[in-house]
Amino acid sequence: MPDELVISHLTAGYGHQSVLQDLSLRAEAGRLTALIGPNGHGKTTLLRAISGLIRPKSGEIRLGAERISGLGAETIVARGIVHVPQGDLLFPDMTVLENLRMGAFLPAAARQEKSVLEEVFTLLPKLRDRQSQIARTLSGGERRMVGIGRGLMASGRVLMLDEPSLGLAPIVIEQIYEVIAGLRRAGRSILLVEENAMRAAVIADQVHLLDHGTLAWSGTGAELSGRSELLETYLGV
Ligand SMILES: Nc1ncnc2c1ncn2[C@@H]1O[C@H](COP(=O)(O)OP(=O)(O)OP(=O)(O)O)[C@@H](O)[C@H]1O
Repeated sequence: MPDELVISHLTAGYGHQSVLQDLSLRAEAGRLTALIGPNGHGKTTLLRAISGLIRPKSGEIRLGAERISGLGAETIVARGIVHVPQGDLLFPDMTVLENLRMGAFLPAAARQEKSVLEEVFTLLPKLRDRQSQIARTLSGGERRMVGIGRGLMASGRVLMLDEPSLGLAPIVIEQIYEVIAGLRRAGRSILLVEENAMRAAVIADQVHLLDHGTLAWSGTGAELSGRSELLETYLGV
């Protein structure tokens, strides 16, 4: 599959500390794959390793036929891996529209900026209404929507979302998850870090549970719902 992400025997971390240990997993093309696990056990680190922000110590990461581990972050984003990090990280003094346009910085994305912007506005209609508003005046949920919209503007092959619901009110989380469900229905390849296992179970095609930087369990979202002992052991749910 051209857009499948395959992680093989990956060891990665910071300085001498290895956070991920011999980790192997896949995120299939056209599917929503969720990473769950206790706080601090390596989910964000995995996204950083995939997007080239940290260099793996060993193992490899492939996108389709190409090995991307070892490439620089700019090259990896040009290959189509889009990383929407935790938090907002918008340009606070720019408008919504300017922030969205910043997502289309690669030449291939810039060429189709108009049509992709229309798609983003269809998916996130609130952003169309607020396109002239300065980012710092948006609500937390609206800012998160702009972050996702900006990621979509890159016209990537794989969209990685790191805890898109973090710190938001329940009703806003529902709105964000409706957007993610829409992306899933549209057949996008998505790798989602979600701290709430039950939310992941409902939305994901495939779920990987990370514990101490290793793979503790993999299965479908439906399978996870029936495995209460996993949730108790690893997540204290
Ligand atoms: N820049 C960094 N330098 C050194 N250690 C780091 C750095 N970033 C993260 N770590 C450490 O790596 C480990 C894994 O962190 P990571 O952010 O990947 O966890 P996580 O599973 O995404 O958790 P959370 O849901 O809390 O974000 C933690 O022990 C963390 O303290």
